[in-house]
Amino acid sequence: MNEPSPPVRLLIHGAAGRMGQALLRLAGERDDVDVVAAVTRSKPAQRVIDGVPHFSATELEAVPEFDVAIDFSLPQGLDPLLALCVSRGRALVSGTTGLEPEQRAALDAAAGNIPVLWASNFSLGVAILNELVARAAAALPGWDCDIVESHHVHKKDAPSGTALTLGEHARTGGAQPRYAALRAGDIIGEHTVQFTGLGERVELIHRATSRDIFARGALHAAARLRGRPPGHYRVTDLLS
Ligand SMILES: NC(=O)C1=CN([C@@H]2O[C@H](COP(=O)(O)OP(=O)(O)OC[C@H]3O[C@@H](n4cnc5c(N)ncnc54)[C@H](OP(=O)(O)O)[C@@H]3O)[C@@H](O)[C@H]2O)C=CC1
Ligand SMILES: O=C(O)C1=N[C@H](C(=O)O)C[C@H](O)C1
Repeated sequence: MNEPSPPVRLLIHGAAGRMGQALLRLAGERDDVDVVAAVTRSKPAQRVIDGVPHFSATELEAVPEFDVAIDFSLPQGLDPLLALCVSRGRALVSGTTGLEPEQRAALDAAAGNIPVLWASNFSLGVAILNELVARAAAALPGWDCDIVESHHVHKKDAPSGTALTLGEHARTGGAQPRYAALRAGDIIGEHTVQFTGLGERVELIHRATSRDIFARGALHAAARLRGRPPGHYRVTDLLS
């Protein structure tokens, strides 16, 4: 009989944030992952919180061995983490949005050496929505395409990463998408892709009602990325 695999050792980056907290809570409920380092921007109040070792971003080089880093921070946080993953030869899962083109290029370059999964949205529903949008765009030539997204007031980037990815899929079908963003209250994340013709309209909508869908998707991906060859991975590559 095969020995069960040891848990995948995770580094959670952006651990004090909304997504970081969801990741820590949900990782604690799984036995296929083990959080060996939680990294926060500022000095953590305690070295160990709920059994998880905490480090500040300035102590990044000192974190223990890990298999996969999961990053939900802000664009300025990604560069040092990517450098750490490359220097240690470890995989990176990142959901941080609002990245500069140079940062996307750095992720592409790193994928030559380590497994990299960057996704603007880790929910299954949005993975499917991307495909539906490409199909609708191709089937509705000449129709207007508008992508409207709503998020909580704390969100820094606009349009959202998901809206931009939906736009890329619309363009593969020949559409020329326009974007509109709303920031209000505590909305987790809503995306509407509206195709408008003469006398009719098609709307494709995704509504997230819990951040747990993103955190579960990222943990699922991280648990399956250990030991894979270097390269760029998509959420759909790791679905099982
Ligand atoms: N791909 C997806 O499915 C999803 C992506 N996101 C994206 O994830 C990111 C985080 O979202 P959210 O959790 O809501 O944001 P938060 O602002 O709640 O959390 C971000 C965390 O990152 C920390 N941080 C900021 N800068 C650095 C740095 N230089 N080094 C280390 N840590 C840093 C912040 O620290 P401090 O607390 O000190 O400010 C904060 O705790 C955003 O880009 C968001 O768009 C969000 C949800 C889903
Ligand atoms: O910041 C958020 O909250 C979210 N960000 C991602 C994005 O920019 O698309 C994903 C999700 O919509 C929540």
